[in-house]
This record gives sequence, structure tokens and C-alpha cells, in this order.
Amino acid sequence: MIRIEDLTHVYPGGRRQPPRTAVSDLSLHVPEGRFAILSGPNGSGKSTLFRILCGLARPSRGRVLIGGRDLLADPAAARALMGVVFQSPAVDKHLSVQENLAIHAALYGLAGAAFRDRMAEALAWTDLEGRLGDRVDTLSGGLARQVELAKCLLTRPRLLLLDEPTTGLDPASRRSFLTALTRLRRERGMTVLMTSHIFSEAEDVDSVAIMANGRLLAYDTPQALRARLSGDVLVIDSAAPDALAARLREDLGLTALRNGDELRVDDPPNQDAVGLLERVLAAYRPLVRGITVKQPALEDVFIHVTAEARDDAGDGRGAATSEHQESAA
Ligand SMILES: Nc1ncnc2c1ncn2[C@@H]1O[C@H](COP(=O)(O)OP(=O)(O)OP(=O)(O)O)[C@@H](O)[C@H]1O
Repeated sequence: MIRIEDLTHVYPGGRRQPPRTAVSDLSLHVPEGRFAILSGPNGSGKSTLFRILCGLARPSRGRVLIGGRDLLADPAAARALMGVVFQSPAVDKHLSVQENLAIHAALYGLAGAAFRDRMAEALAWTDLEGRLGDRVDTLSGGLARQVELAKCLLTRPRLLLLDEPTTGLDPASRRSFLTALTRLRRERGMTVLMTSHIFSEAEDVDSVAIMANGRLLAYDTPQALRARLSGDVLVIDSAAPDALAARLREDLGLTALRNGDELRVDDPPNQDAVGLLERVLAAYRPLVRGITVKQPALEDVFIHVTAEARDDAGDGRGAATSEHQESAA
């Protein structure tokens, strides 16, 4: 459904600013009926890629096919297949749910009975039943987001693009929103691509793409990504992470990846993580604020992959292998 080929986007520089490459030679395939999450640290290029996919920005190079339609050559045909939920609210909060839906429907020539049918169909995926006459600013944040979803569904898209749709929602509202997306994928065969920083959301989707510095570092199923870290992870919170990392390297031959004040030793070689925890505490107690051993979750893979890319390349650039791209496809 989405095929991105060798996509590059460079923001032109100004008098004082050099050109900036936000997306670099990125290829990604999301087959029809899959739910994929796009993740990456701040500034990794997610929003730029999202804007290109919605047709809001034209890439410097590369090709994007949406349902076989060339987004750059025939944007109207490609856009007709998609519904988009942007990060910033795109509903009028002073109007009721129904009024918001009616305005959006009118843009697509839907009115009268046709509109009412489509509205009922769209609302069936949400928890908005009984709230049609309520002004959007009287709804909870979670329900207000569902109005955006219902708006997109009015046009029966085959692809849903969502930019951090659950940011700011409480866990229960997040869960309801994701349940609606999962049902749309399962019962309607809809393709869903969503950007997110919340890794608990990614545990049950079909595939997860991890970007950094405009490049795709990994793209695979959550299970396959988790399997990249086979053993336990030792996580150390330290007031002096660089000094402690140097000690671990010099004294114990261990590579620790730094993430803020945290050091992580993934799957420690030649010893179990609990044994290592005891050794670290015994030898470097003054440098340790907190220490724990845990089973790797997706978030740990994300930290591992992005930190490794930073360490490997120095300039933060890593490269996804075609193997990862294909296995998720
Ligand atoms: N309009 C612009 N002009 C110049 N550079 C830009 C512009 N928009 C983004 N960039 C740069 O492109 C890179 C990618 O930014 P982008 O916003 O796409 O990343 P992101 O992953 O969405 O970040 P965030 O999670 O913080 O929203 C960054 O280095 C950013 O500074």
C-alpha cells in the first residue's frame, strides 16, 4: 500500500543556515492491511517523511507509491486513498461533533442521507455514540481525537496516516484509540501507518520502523526486533555516566551505551546480568544511583539501535539493511 523508494529530502539552507538533510535514501514498504509504527528520536525525520506521505511536502529525490499510484506524478489519485490525522487538532472545538463531520463531508460532496449513512458507519469505530450534539470542547481529549478519526473515515480511506495521534492522552483513552485502529485493520483490512514515541503502543502492531538522522535503522516485526537483544539488559542510572562507562570499558571490557544519565549493557558477554549487577555495585557504588536488570522490551531495542548508530558512525548515521526492510514486508 505504501512503497517508498530511495527517498531523500533536503531543506535548503539560508544565509546563515546550511542545507539540512531530513530524510536520506530511505526505502520502506508497508503492505496492504498492515499496521506499522514509525518511531525515532526527535529530529530523526519522521515529520518530514509524514508530510511527504500526505502530499504536503515534495521530496528532493525518490518515489512514493500509494496503492500503486505515484504520489508525486498523480497526487490527487494517491491522496484519494488516504485519511490523515495530524498531530495538531484539526476540528473546530466550538462546533458539535456532527457539525464537524458535516463540514468535512461537504468538502467531499457528501450530504443528506449519504452523509448520515457514512457518519453512522464512521462512528461505529469510535466511542462517540450519544455525543453527536455535544460541542467538541466539552469532550475528553480521547473522544476529541476520535472525532478526528471519524472525520477521516467518512471518505472510506484504504490507508490511515496518523502523526502521534495519542500524544497527551491518558492510558485508557490511548488504549481505546488504538483498539479502534486495530479493529479497522483487522475487520476492514485498512493499512495504518502511525508515528509514535510510546513503545507500549508498538508491542502489538505488525511492524515497527526506527529512524534516526533521516535514515531507516531497523524495520521489522516487534518480535523480531525484541529478539535482537537476546539476553537481559543491565540498566545503570549514574550521576557520572561517562566516568562509569570508562571504568566498565577499561576494567571489565564492557561496552555500555549511554542514554542521558542511563548506561545500558545489553546481554553482557560471558556473565549473567545479575552477577554483573553485583560486581558493578561492589566496585563502583559511588558512581551508581540506581541499577536494575530487565528483560528487553521494544523501548530497549530502540535505545540500543539508535545509540549504536550514534556510536558506530560518530555522525549518528546508521543504515538499515535490506534484510530488515524485506522481513517486515
Ligand atoms: N522547515 C525546515 N527547515 C529546515 N530544517 C528543518 C525543517 N523542518 C525540519 N527540519 C530539520 O530536519 C530534521 C528532521 O526534522 P523532523 O521534524 O522531520 O524530525 P522529527 O523526527 O519529526 O522530530 P520531532 O520528533 O522532534 O518532531 C531536523 O534536523 C530538523 O531540524
